[in-house]
Amino acid sequence: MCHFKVFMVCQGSTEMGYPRVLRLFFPLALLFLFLYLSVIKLPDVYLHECLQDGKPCSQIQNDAIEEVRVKPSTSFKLDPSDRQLLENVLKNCKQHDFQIGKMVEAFHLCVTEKKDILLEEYLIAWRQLIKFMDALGTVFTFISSETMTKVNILQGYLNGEHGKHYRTVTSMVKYELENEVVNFKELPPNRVPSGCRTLLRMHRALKFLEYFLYNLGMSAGQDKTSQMCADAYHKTLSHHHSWFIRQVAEVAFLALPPLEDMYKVVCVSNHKEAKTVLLTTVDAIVKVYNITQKVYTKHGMLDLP
Ligand SMILES: CCCCCCCC/C=C\CCCCCCCC(=O)N[C@@H](COP(=O)(O)O)[C@H](O)/C=C/CCCCCCCCCCCCC
Repeated sequence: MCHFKVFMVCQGSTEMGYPRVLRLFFPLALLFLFLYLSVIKLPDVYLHECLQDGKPCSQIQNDAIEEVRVKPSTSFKLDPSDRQLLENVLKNCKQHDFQIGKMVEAFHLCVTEKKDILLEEYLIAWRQLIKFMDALGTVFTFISSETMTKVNILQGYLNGEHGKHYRTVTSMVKYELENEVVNFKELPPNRVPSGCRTLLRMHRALKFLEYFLYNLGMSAGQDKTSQMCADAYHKTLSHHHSWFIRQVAEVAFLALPPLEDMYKVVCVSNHKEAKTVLLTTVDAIVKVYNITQKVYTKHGMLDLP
């Protein structure tokens, strides 16, 4: 008698007339399928996954709010030689997972003519940063998944039933304040953190990034990346982190690759190219940072718990 026929190979049995090789094949195929599914990267599930009439809500909302689409700003101008350099870097970088050009572009496109920030494009830029951290290895997994969590919370709001209020930073702040979603006293237990609180964490990290990229861009080549990163962190994000997180960060810094390897990830081959690319990136980040900072200052939201 052979039990669990699907999973076990019943030696000598010829029930249902299958040749032995086929009876071996199915359980093995199932096993391999299971292993395959457990190792492939499954798509990220957003906290506010939402479907309506079989369509993702974001699609429905995008149809509905087409008429109030906010135009991205086109004010950014680059020196022609620097633009050429940036374009070359972009071209050479196409095979890389992390593409600094895509990140810079997204940071530019997220700034609207009315000096507001488009969340969708802002998140595209952050996803590139996550790719960069993922490329650095497992030491940075903790930091990249923390970042991914924040990105997913905001994407969840964007895809959710009130998604149209989350198009820009200003509209999100207005909506969340009017509807008392923002908690000024404590982080509400068992609730998805507000969009404003979540964006604030990323906004603070952007200041760190600005310092770090500036240090990298201005480095003459002898400085250690771990030192430049630690310096940026101590001046910025560390003030908002607990003792434990600060220790974790210090360990991660030690695992940072040397400057030449960073250059490779950014697709530049020398200091001059690195300086142009990195300072262009800093410029884009500063613009986004300043706009967000202004909105948060206006509403007294720079210390949300
Ligand atoms: C040439 C290109 C270079 C690109 C460099 C990419 C660098 C990556 C950019 C930013 C990464 C920092 C993102 C950190 C997320 C911060 C969110 C945060 O602050 N979360 C904390 C507070 O959240 P709540 O608890 O209040 O919800 C949370 O406690 C922190 C968790 C751990 C984060 C540790 C951060 C360490 C910062 C240093 C990052 C160094 C990464 C360097 C990678 C080059």
